[in-house]
Parts: sequence; C-alpha cells; structure tokens
Amino acid sequence: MIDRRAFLIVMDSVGIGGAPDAGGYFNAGQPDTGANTLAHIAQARPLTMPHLDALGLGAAIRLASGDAAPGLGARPQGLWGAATQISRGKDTPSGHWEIAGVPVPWEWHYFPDTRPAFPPDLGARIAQEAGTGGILGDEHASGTEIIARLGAEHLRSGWPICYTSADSVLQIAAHEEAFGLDRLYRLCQAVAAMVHPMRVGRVIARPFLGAEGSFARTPNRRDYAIAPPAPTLLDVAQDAGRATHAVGKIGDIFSHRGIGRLHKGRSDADLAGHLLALADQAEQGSLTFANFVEFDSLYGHRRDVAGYAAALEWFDGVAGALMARLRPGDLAIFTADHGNDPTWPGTDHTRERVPVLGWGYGAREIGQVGFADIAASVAAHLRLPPVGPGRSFL
Ligand SMILES: O=P(O)(O)O[C@H]1O[C@H](CO)[C@@H](O)[C@H]1O
Ligand SMILES: [Mn+2]
Ligand SMILES: [Mn+2]
Repeated sequence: MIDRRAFLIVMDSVGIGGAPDAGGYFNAGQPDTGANTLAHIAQARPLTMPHLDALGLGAAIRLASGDAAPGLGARPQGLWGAATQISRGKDTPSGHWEIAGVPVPWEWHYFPDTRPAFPPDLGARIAQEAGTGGILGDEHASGTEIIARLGAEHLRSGWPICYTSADSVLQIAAHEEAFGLDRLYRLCQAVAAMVHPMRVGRVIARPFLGAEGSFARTPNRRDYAIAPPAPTLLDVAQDAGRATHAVGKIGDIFSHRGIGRLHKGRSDADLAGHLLALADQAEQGSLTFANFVEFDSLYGHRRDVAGYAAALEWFDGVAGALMARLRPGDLAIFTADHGNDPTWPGTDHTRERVPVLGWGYGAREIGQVGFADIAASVAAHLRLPPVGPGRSFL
C-alpha cells in the first residue's frame, strides 16, 4: 500500500465571506451579501488561533473577502487558499458532496415560510405513520425554540413536532421517553421515503428530554439524507481498496456510501479524540473524513458569538495536536461546508466562501479554488483515479 494518508476535516459552518452569489441567498428576508462568519466573530472579539493561522487562515480570509479579522493574519507556512461553491444550496450535504467531488445537479425542494409549511396531505401522512391525530409545528423554526414552545403540548397530545428551516429539510422533534427514540427513528425513515422523491435533502430526528421549562435536545440526532447522485471521493477510495474513516456525521451526510468505519461521539470533544487516534492509527493509503458540527449547531444557528469564538480557539488546539501527530506522506486539509455568521440576521446558514488550509505540502498559496478541487487534490495525493469535475491544486 502506498506510503500516504489523507485527513479531510470540515469545520462545519466556518465560512470566510466573499461568496460572489451571496445576494441570491437569504436570512430572515435579508440577502447574505457581506456575511462573513470568521471575520465578524474576530471583529467582535480578536481570535487566538495560532495553529490554523500559521497555515494561512488569516491570509485566506483576506483573499476571500478582504475583511479584517483581528488576531489572525500571520505569514502563511502551509498550503492556503479560499474555495467558492457552485451547488445551489448553502446546506451541509451540498457543501460536503461538492467537497467530495459531486456538485449538486438539481434544485433542492424548500418548504415555504408559511403556516402550514408542509402540504396538507404530507402532514396527514406523517400523522398516519406516527399513529397520531395530527402533527404539531408545521412551520419554519429554530429547533431549540420550538421544543421550548411546543414541548408541553407534545407531551399532552403525543403528536410529533414537525418543522423546517431555510435548508431543504424536514425535522421531527419528539420526547425520547414519552414518544420513544426507536419510534422517532422509524417515523423519520418512513417520512424520508415520502420526501426524498420531492428532492427534500434530509429528514432529521431531533429527540429531546426533560419537562416543561427545561426541555433539552439529546445527542441522539439522526439524519436521513438523500444519497449523493454520483460516486464521491469516499466511494472512489473504497472501490480502490482503501480504508475510509468517517468521523462525526460524515456517514449520515453521505447516506453511508463509501464509508468503511464510523467514529461517532456525543460531542466534538469526543470526535477530536477519534481524529487524534486516527492520526496515530489510520492505515497507509487511507482517507479520514471528519466533520466538527458544534460550530454550526451549538453556536452559529444560535447566533452565539462568544460561544463560537471559544469553540474556534478550542478547535485550533485540536488542529495543533493533529499536526503534531502527522507523518511524512500525510496530507491534512481543513475546510468548511458553508457559513453560519452568528452576527447575521435570522438563524440560518450564510452563503460564503470557505478556507482551504493544508498541511504536508509546505508553504504554498493556491489562491481561489472550487470546492470540488479539494476532492481532486485528495484523490491525486492518494494516487486514486480522478474524482469529479475539479482540478488538483497540489
Ligand atoms: O434549529 P435547528 O433544529 O438546530 O436546525 C438547524 O439544523 C438543521 C440542519 O443543519 C437546519 O435545518 C438548521 O436550521
Ligand atoms: Mn454544515
Ligand atoms: Mn446547520
């Protein structure tokens, strides 16, 4: 087996602004023009991220958007650039699939921001599947807000709480004990079969626990995603006989295609432990693909600037520990799937460029690249057949 390994690490929602098509994407009715997750956090509170900044994080922000990012901007010593997305969707599957070499070839179906948000027959079919007299919610909502508002009614009626967002998604929240976790999973799987043909990207099970006034989501979220429409980097690696490791929700995002081993956890801290263990143990020729979701789920959607800043600084330490464990012949790429600017209106993702920071190829500016160039580069590094429409920047 060849003397090379690749680690592809997605910092979920860590955008760096500058997307040329941001005006076509919205948050609370406002265009995403000017959104810049990292720069706006750094402007609120200067960031200390010595390891990723040494690769070229600050330089990448300047390249992508020209925005100031206090605390960042060291002279780059790694491979660095900014990537622009072409898929028409600022969601997690669109970003990850394109990074893995498969831009989304279709328009996703989005539910309208009306009440009800779902077509009446769909609401009725969900209730029938659940064995309940109806559904609650049926609207655009933030997941933590809607369980606080409707959780008690859910416990009284037993009806599942169904909601959506600016993503192509149908989410079902239910109490883990009162409704039942397996029952929620079965319901989501059945609903996924109803809505995937409509090009709704995902059905997400959102279990929660607690009582009125203290409802809290549990780590047992599960995503039922449409399968990618063409072979991704993961499929190509696996077909070539390579070990593939999925850390975090990568398995769900790729509908479990091309995944050799799953490494899941209750938190990003758990995932960091998996990633560092893989730096020590992953096989020669292997691909490790990791997603760190808490930037997005705990801080971006919650518009929590201080929390997001602290998570970035924590993750920088993880990146440093990873790089200290890498070996000659390894490539590590740190990137992101979309933005989620916590200073922006609304609670949804923001259309942005993303950083591309690489360890293993010395100091090198790659400039402006496409998301799919990441897949082409990882494939070239691992000596795999070409993947997708991108070009290697190595
Ligand atoms: O508010 P919550 O439930 O966290 O929802 C967020 O998570 C979903 C998937 O990323 C999106 O729909 C987004 O709005
Ligand atoms: Mn995401
Ligand atoms: Mn999100």
